[in-house]
Amino acid sequence: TPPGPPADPLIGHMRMIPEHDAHLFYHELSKKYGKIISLRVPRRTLIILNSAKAAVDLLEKRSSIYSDRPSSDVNTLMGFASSLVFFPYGENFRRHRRLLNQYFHQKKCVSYQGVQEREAHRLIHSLAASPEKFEDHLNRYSASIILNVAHGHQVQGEDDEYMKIAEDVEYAITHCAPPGSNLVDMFPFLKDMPSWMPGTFAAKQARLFRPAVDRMHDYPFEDAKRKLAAGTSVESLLSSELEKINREGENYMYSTEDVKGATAIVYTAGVDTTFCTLLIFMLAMVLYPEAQVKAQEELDRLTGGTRLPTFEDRNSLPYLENLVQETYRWHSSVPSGIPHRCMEDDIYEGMFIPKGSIVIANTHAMMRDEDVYREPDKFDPGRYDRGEPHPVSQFGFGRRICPGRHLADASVWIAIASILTAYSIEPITDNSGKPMLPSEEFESAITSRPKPFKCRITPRNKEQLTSHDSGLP
Ligand code: HEM
Repeated sequence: TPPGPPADPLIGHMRMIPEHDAHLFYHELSKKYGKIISLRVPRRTLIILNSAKAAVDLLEKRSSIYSDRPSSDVNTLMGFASSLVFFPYGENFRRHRRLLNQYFHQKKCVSYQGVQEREAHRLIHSLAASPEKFEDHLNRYSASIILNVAHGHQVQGEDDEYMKIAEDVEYAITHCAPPGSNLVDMFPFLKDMPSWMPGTFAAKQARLFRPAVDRMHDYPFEDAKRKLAAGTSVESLLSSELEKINREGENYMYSTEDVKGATAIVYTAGVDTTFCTLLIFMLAMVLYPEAQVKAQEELDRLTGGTRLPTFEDRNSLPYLENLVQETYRWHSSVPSGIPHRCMEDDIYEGMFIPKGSIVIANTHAMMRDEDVYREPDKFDPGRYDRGEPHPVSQFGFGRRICPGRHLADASVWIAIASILTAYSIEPITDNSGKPMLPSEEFESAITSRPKPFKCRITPRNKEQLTSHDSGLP
């Protein structure tokens, strides 16, 4: 098996693996033991891939045996039993991938650009009204796009029911134990033990969060049914699937459970990831003003500073493209990916990978690989003009690659292009006018975001972009 640090007897490396920021720990190990390392925990071997080449060689080129997921009783307890993200490789996986691909393949996503441009305008207006609440606005932007295309719901005001449900689920996800590598997943008998038993924490949390996750599955479905009956529904994944169920009944290949699971996972997997990516962008802009100014100059040359950009402008903005790619690379919003599972014994570069191994594509290490990127910790969009490659791992690999990547990338691009056209993002200053730079620190569970920070968001003398009333609610 691949090399790794010395292990404890019986429990292997269990005590070493941190519950948070595991990507940093794996990255450090890779500097000592090599790009491919292995760790042992009871009942499982973990193989960590710290180079893009190894991930492509295994998860893509040998995807027929590397596309399974580790089982997690905790996810089932939490209510994610019909969720593509956690399905083992098999019939359900294939059916749900097909369902999502229908709605999120590259060409289909062009039809969502109108929604994305409209939401980007709305974002620019909200930032003008209350720049200090930029986190809320970016969260709402990310949620609104998904809720529009998947649920047919337009977010209304501060206390929108969908947003409340989502907030609860987001809390659950950022506070639950890591799937597949917590004590309950390693010792499944613990899930049936009383909650005062040591080691049962993950199961206790999962039960606590279950009602929020259930509500996220049920509420949108019932709401869509009501709207369909009242003739007020807007075209979306949910309304189209509901119509097919109504029309074809039992004969239809997807059940109510399937459709509930698919819409809920699109929300769970799609909102927080997009939101975190945009927060990472904001932090990069505060810390790297040079890159920001260069992108703004390019945008101004194209738009004359009199309009917000549209998707038609994308190919004419090479520096901005590099800045978006650098946002993905500099700090990944899913820094250690989602674990795959190897289904057969395998050998790679002379190393044995046993059947059943959990295979982690450590995106963070790939993005900061010193063999590929010079000064990898620096945010520098110019690196791509010097021949360094755009990152490849932000959306995962092979048959498990993120099915929402085209939608996500477009949401990220139009938000960044619009914000840089309308605003300058700068550090706040102290009493003497000295800039107070935020720290380059992140908090990570499955997703990763900068620790809360403040910044100044000022309009770039283009009143018409930020203040005109476009009639948006
Ligand atoms: C910037 C935003 C996003 C990032 C960085 C991201 C990243 C990822 C990553 C790294 C994976 C794991 C891939 C693997 O296992 O190799 C994944 C899976 C997934 N993503 Fe995304 N994602 C984003 C947005 C979205 C959106 C918008 C949707 C829905 C429309 C979505 C739906 C999913 C689903 C359903 C899976 C599970 C796929 C499977 O298990 O087969 N994601 N994503």
